[in-house]
Amino acid sequence: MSSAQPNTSQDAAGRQPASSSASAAELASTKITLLEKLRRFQDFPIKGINFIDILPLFQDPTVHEKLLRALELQVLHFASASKPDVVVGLDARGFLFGPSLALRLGASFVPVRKQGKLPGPCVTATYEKEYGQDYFQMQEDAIKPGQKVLVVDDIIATGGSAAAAGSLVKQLGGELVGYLFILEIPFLKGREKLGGVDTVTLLETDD
Ligand SMILES: O=P(O)(O)OC[C@H]1O[C@H](OP(=O)(O)OP(=O)(O)O)[C@H](O)[C@@H]1O
Ligand SMILES: Nc1ncnc2[nH]cnc12
Repeated sequence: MSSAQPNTSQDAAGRQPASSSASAAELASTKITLLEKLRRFQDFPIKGINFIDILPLFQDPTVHEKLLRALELQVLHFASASKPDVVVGLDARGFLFGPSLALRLGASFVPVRKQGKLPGPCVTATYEKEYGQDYFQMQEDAIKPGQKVLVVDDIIATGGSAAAAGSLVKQLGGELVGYLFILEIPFLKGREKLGGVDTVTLLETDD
């Protein structure tokens, strides 16, 4: 994909894609709607974690549509100013919206999965997250050298998961153009692990 301008024509499904004329007021109102839908569960999955549940964002189709539209608009803010060739979504909650967003952007979707789930030759990266250590994998032929890649996930907490996904993209020769998250937990300073790569988050927690 090489277009540096927002697409103003309809997509294959006949939807009006995001345009720069979409008002800041609409986006601000969407953010309030989305924030109100988030739920908190104290001490899940382990004691001391204030778990933020994003699943209600997908229960109501109107809210789900607002979320996708807002994320599509956020992509226009990346400094690379071009749509990605590939959207990489992280296991498991990045799979809830990554494929839909990729379709809207005319990009392919590639999953990063936890170790042992993907068939064939894979690249692997280990990482620490808010509640433990894990391994991520990506299929070796999933990204072609030089493709522009956007990594997406629901939440950036410590940034460990996202940084590991970025390292997989780079191992395969992809050009990591940015990270996009629905929600950031700022006090955990996850951005600091992302090596200065362009990072956009739709929502922030204040807790
Ligand atoms: O910034 P970090 O500290 O790395 O944390 C963020 C990650 O943690 C959660 O996933 P989790 O590993 O719980 O897996 P799940 O999506 O399968 O529940 C979340 O969906 C992010 O992927
Ligand atoms: N506090 C949190 N809530 C939900 N998902 C998370 N992933 C990492 N930290 C999280």
